[in-house]
Amino acid sequence: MNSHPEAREVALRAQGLGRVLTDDQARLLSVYLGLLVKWNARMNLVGPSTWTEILDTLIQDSWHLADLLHTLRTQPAQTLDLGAGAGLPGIPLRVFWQSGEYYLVEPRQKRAIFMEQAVAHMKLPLTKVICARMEALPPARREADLIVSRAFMPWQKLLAEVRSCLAPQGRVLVMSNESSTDTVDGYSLELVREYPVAGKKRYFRLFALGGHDF
Ligand SMILES: C[S@@+](CC[C@H](N)C(=O)[O-])C[C@H]1O[C@@H](n2cnc3c(N)ncnc32)[C@H](O)[C@@H]1O
Repeated sequence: MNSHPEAREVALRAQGLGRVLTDDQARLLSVYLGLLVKWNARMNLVGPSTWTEILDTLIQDSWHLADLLHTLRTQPAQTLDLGAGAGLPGIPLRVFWQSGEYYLVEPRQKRAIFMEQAVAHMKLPLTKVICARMEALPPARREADLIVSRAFMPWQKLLAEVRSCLAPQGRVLVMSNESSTDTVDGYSLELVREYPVAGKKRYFRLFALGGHDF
């Protein structure tokens, strides 16, 4: 298996997973997958080591998430992706959904450098890397309309800790393997969306600060 996939190989594999990619999407994902496999051989970025495994288990979330975000009536002007690591879900998400400004927040310098390289190679619009802990974000980055986060911290803790990073009508998108309609004080649950990955069910839950129509 070639560690640097061709765009047409990525398109074929995605088609097998039920997703038809445009030429541009296939090309951009092939760039990301090639870089990720190369860097992952030298430093710990993601568990799977081949591009096919990464596509099958990690990238699919991002296109499902893009589909959900496209349906929101109000598109976020500013999104924070907290604990972005190697750029998940954000970097592949930006291939499919490019609304507003998107900030990938990651304190580990090598991971942040990897993301900067990937964003630059892929020329992703309005997508920036911030090498910092979320607690150290400057005031200008603490007015997010949307916070996205994957495998960073338990969702209840995340909701409690990100309040100071949200705009008054801000929302938090939680990704998990469990369905639940529970919420935490100060948030309302706007929607739960189930989607399949590798034969298993996964869930998006969208919480809004306070409670408002969307
Ligand atoms: C388990 S990884 C998940 C990475 C990526 N979201 C994914 O799904 O592959 C969690 C990431 O959160 C980062 N992190 C840890 N503490 C953080 C903090 N206070 N603020 C922002 N990111 C943090 C870690 O460096 C790590 O890269």
